[in-house]
Amino acid sequence: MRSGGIYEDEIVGKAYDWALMLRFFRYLKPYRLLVLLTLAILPLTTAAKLAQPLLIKLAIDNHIVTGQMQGVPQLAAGFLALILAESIMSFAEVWLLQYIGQRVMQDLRMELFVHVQGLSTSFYDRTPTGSLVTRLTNDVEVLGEMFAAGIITVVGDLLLLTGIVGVMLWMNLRLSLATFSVLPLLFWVAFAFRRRMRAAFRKVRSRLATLNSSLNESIGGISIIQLFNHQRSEQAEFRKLNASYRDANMPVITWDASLYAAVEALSSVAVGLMIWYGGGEIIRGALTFGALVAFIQYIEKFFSPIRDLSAKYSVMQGAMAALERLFNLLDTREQLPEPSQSETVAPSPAFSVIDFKDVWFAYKGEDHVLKNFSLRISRGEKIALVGESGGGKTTVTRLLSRLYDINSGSITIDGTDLRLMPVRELRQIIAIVLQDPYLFTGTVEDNICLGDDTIRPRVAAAAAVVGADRFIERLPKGYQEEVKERGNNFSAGERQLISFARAVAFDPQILVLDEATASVDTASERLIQEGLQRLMSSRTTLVVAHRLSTIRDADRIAVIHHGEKVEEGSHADLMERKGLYYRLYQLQFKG
Ligand SMILES: Nc1ncnc2c1ncn2[C@@H]1O[C@H](COP(=O)(O)OP(=O)(O)OP(=O)(O)O)[C@@H](O)[C@H]1O
Repeated sequence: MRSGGIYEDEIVGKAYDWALMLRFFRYLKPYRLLVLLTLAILPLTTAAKLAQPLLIKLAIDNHIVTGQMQGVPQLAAGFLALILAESIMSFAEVWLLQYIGQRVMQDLRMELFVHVQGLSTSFYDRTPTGSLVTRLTNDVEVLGEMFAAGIITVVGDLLLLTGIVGVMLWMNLRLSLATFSVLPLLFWVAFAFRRRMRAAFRKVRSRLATLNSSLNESIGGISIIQLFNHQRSEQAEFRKLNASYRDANMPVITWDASLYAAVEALSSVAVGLMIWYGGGEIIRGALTFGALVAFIQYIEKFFSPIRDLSAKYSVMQGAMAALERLFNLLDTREQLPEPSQSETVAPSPAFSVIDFKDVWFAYKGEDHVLKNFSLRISRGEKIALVGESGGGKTTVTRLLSRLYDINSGSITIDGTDLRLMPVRELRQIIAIVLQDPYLFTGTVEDNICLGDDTIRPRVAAAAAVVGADRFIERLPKGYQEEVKERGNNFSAGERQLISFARAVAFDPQILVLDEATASVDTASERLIQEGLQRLMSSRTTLVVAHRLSTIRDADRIAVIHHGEKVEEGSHADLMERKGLYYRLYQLQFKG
């Protein structure tokens, strides 16, 4: 989809949003000991960093300036020990953070996966698959970056900055104040930058989202694009979006470079001020040479996290946007309502009648696709739905398996409303064979039993019932033959037969068939017809028929026109009536 919608990658501008962060912290709860450990290491690392210039000061003031070399090796050893301690602690910090990050990401992905699996079909009608995939992969990954470069490092940076200010003030109040005279300017630069960066990043992310969704569509529809020689216009569109994404990045680069240059210049000014003022202090005997060197080192350490600010800002802003989208998805409550415990009625496999009564249904708003639709199906009957394309036949089958809930009227099994039956149990007694059967990657066997080991032993028998065994056994690896993505390495007819076998293996009481409209060759067609007949025998069947030849022996045929049932009866009755069915039949057979 190239248009908007709540699941489009909309953008939040903030780099820090407390509500989102507080909610996110809940995911850290299972790892709180590790988080505490990481937080405990932070002051130690900071202390190791802060102590190093002090040792240098001691080495210069007490030894180098005085020529007193005794004790220098001890200082050098101490210095080395500090460096070693700093690197070990930094390693532990980074490792722990990333470890926690990976665990949190894993938990979040699982929660999202379970959540989206429970969402209703109408949610999927509105939501582009690509955007859901992005949620579960990229967005979660962005949170990982936040662990690597964001939250806790910022805490560490703040600790270090405060520590440096503290130590400098303690060492020499006046020199510190002179040096810090550049700070207001630095804060002003950082603030001005933050405001402009926010707007620039927002643009980058929204353009990237557009680029992604366009890419998603182009790749998803690649065969159509190639078949209709539409590559050029797709390329033109992509060129436009690609360029606009690049353009959006340019201000970010400019701001980033400016910030870097400004911070660099201010840090040089600070060092200059320090040498100028500090030099005077040394001459007046108010400052030692070692202290000045230590000051210079502190200033370098002070400015370096500020220089990385833009990178961190970008990561944090990305993470906030990702969190907002992830929580939005998790807050989507679009599951089909399940009955409360007290009113639940399990559907009986030994039911005797399914009743659609005055059913009205619209996918959207008041745009009714079924109007006042009624149909009674007795156990063991074979009912066919026929009619022009778009009339609402498939919709009837979707309502029976409760992919959607009706607007008014009722659908009952032995008098019990479908809405009072747990969806899971209802779907256990119904199997649907879709027009365009979906095959998953895996083996043919996996596709028939859908990975259910209790059904696996019945796979070959089920394939034999519908006559799929003949072609499967001819495959080099038989039932273990690999199915490529979406079953592209099988013909349309073979895919149909596999999906029939799937339906038989699950042995449903009610079978819903959406007959394939895709034409297959005559041999496959015959195979499919035979398969179908065997699949339907001794089951209650609702079949959406496109080829009227296949349903001549149906117990009853319901003709649907613009969402209304206009005729109902056996083939012979309807032919005699010379109504819509008769005309459709004439059209198909007399050309
Ligand atoms: N998921 C959906 N969201 C919105 N409208 C839909 C959806 N599915 C179908 N429709 C609309 O509902 C109407 C009936 O569609 P349905 O698929 O039930 O027709 P059909 O009789 O089975 O058609 P066909 O013979 O072409 O399969 C159509 O106008 C269609 O555009």
